[in-house]
Amino acid sequence: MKTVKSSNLGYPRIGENREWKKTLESFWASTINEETFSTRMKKYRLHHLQKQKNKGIDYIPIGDFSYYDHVLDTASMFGLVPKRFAHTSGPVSLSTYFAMARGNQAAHACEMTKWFDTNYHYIVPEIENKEPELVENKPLHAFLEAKKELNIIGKPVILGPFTFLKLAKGYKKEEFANILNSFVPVYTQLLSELADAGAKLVQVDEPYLVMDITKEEMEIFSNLYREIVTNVPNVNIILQTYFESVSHYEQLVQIPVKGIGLDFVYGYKENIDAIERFGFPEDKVLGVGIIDGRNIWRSNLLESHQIINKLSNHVPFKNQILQPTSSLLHVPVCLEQETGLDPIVKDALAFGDEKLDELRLLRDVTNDPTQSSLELLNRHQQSFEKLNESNWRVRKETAGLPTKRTKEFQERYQLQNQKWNLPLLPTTTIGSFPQTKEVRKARFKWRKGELSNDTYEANIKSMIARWIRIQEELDIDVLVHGEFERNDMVEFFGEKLNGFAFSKNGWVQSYGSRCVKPPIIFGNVSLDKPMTLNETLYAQSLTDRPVKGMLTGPVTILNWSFVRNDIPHQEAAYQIAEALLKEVQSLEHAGITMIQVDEPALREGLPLKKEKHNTYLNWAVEAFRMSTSDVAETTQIHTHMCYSDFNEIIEAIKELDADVISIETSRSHAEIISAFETNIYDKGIGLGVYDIHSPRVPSEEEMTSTIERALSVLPAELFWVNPDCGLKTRGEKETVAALEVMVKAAKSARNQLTKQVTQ
Ligand SMILES: Nc1nc2c(c(=O)[nH]1)N[C@@H](CNc1ccc(C(=O)N[C@@H](CCC(=O)N[C@@H](CCC(=O)N[C@@H](CCC(=O)O)C(=O)O)C(=O)O)C(=O)O)cc1)CN2
Ligand code: MET
Ligand SMILES: [Zn+2]
Repeated sequence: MKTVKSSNLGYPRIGENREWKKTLESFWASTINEETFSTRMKKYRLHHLQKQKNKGIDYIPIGDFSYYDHVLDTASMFGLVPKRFAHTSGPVSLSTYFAMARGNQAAHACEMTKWFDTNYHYIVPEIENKEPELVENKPLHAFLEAKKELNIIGKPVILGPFTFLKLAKGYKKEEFANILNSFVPVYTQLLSELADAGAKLVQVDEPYLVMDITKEEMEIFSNLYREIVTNVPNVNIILQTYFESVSHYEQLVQIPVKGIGLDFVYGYKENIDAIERFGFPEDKVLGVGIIDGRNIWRSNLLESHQIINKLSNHVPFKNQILQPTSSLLHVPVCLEQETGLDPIVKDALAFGDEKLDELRLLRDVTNDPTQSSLELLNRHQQSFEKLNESNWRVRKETAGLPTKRTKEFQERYQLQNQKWNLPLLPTTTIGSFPQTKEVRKARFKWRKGELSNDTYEANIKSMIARWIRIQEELDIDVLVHGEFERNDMVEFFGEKLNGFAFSKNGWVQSYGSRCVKPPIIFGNVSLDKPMTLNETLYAQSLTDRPVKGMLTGPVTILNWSFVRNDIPHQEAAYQIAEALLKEVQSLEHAGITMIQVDEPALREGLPLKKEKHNTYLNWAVEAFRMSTSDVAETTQIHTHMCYSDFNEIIEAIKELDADVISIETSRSHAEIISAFETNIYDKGIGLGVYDIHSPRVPSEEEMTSTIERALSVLPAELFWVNPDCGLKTRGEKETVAALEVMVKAAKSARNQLTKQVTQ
């Protein structure tokens, strides 16, 4: 009798109707109090557990639910609150917790950055010489709650110390091993309290094991867990990895924990090779990550079944736990509400809940593989056959697009300067202005057919006009139309391109309460008519100052969409690039000759393993260049990036050959500038001078210091002044106030420079 079990690694927090998001935002807006907030959150938390129980999952994750982010939860559970938040001792209050995430008037927020290669952002822990201390055993509370309220013996999910510290900042690299050691006592306490409460299996996430870590680091890792396991021999730990294959399989499986979880989708080849080569210990369980946890396509369960069978040559079925490859945080909750999708596309999809159904089916068929049950695994093939009739055909024409501008940057930039004659340190913004409730409401009504096209367009136009006036009054040099017509920078373009489909409710958490609804690329991408011309031209008609055209780049559209697994991403990127080039040329033709092509997701798409970097960067850069090279030399191409550590890809950024890049800096407090110090960036560059993720209005001194720091390493002629990113998530009042300070800071820096020159 086979007895494979099923497990889940994490469930989406946001709820079927984004009720989690709405509750958070009501609490922040003080429309509900803390008690109502906690009551509602508990309701959602339990509902998610109950759903997983109903779906027959054997190991249900608990402790993965969060009020904001699981890395922030871990930091606050260990009392690792940066000094500026004035936390003294004991459990971290809700207001301090949210202040760390979002900043308050007294203290700037903690840095936020991408979670591995996903569009989820975590809050970066700051160590600051502080010893970790277990100030609150959060997973224990979750465990007891699930047991008491639902009679579920949950599987606590915790972030492991190695990954936690790797993702943290505020310590020197040489101190890593020492600091890591200081986590042994707190993890020991955390785990023993869980064991005492009756936890049978604990999932300790160590995704950092898939990164290129050294042998020495792996040694440190092994010793760390040996010590923890010695301290708490009565806990069954499953060390969980995801997103890629592990770097040191042989050492990993020797660690005396109960189980190891591996990804058999994204790291399939290397992980299975390792198992075949080195075997798998008989006394351990293998977490078989077999259902793609970060894409939305129906799984090929026949293929999954074959993989499980293949694995059973090395790992008996009784030691296999079937699971998604990663937490389901990265996919929408369920397909139920998707009534608007083309039935052929819908039939090929599986969101979070449907993935759990797939898992259950796979488990049951594996345990009882009769002819008729095996046939049930065939759905994928049927759906994709139908989808393929709508045809993905790899086209090669795009390879013929030019990828090089005819003049080098120096020469172009001079021509461009003559054309616009902008002041030194020109000021600009990144594209979007506040998406107020009114704009969103109007769009909502328009989509439902309650508002006519004319009324909706008039509404958008009046917002554009209002903000052109505001920008002129603020005396900003290069203006933008404000992106009011866009729901999201990727979804908007996807809706206008062929080859994309849209869900109604396929939301995924991006950071905090902010969600995105990634479009679905199911077929060939192409463009029929201009996408941004009307709004841009309207904005330009209202002012003599240049208005930047505003597009999302090919790599970002690709990385922030759900793309079919069976089409080469590179080809899809080229197809998008070709469509975007058409748009760039329409703008240029109509007289919009400063055009920004945003690539905030360029860094995020970077493979986790170094050996795969070049292949990706080569086609990513090529796609960007395809969309931006075939323009006049006097047309100024801007690009923009945010939320990342750019050090690693600085050469590729240069290769984009954009005339001006605006880059986020302020949450990382100008650390980014060091990348530009060592790698002299020789094209136009705007380093963000204030954080746009916080409602806080920074002082002129703060902005001035960022500008001065930048000017100490960058030639003034190349430097632009702008916020970190678009302002769509901000309120109007704080936006105007912050921009006012920004323009002031730029002007005084400009005066300083002119004085220096004339002295
Ligand atoms: N795709 C993507 N990824 C990104 C970014 C980005 O901009 N896009 N930026 C970075 C940071 N991430 C971000 C992600 C989301 C948002 C954001 O503002 N999200 C909005 C939703 C934006 C949106 O699509 N809005 C739609 C739908 C809005 C909506 O909820 N409508 C209501 C009804 C409207 C009402 O009555 O108020 C409803 O459907 O219930 C629209 O404007 O049309 C949110 O969560 O609130 C911001 C930054 C990195 N990754
Ligand atoms: N142009 C976009 C905006 O201003 C760029 C955002 S990057 C996440 O919103
Ligand atoms: Zn940005």
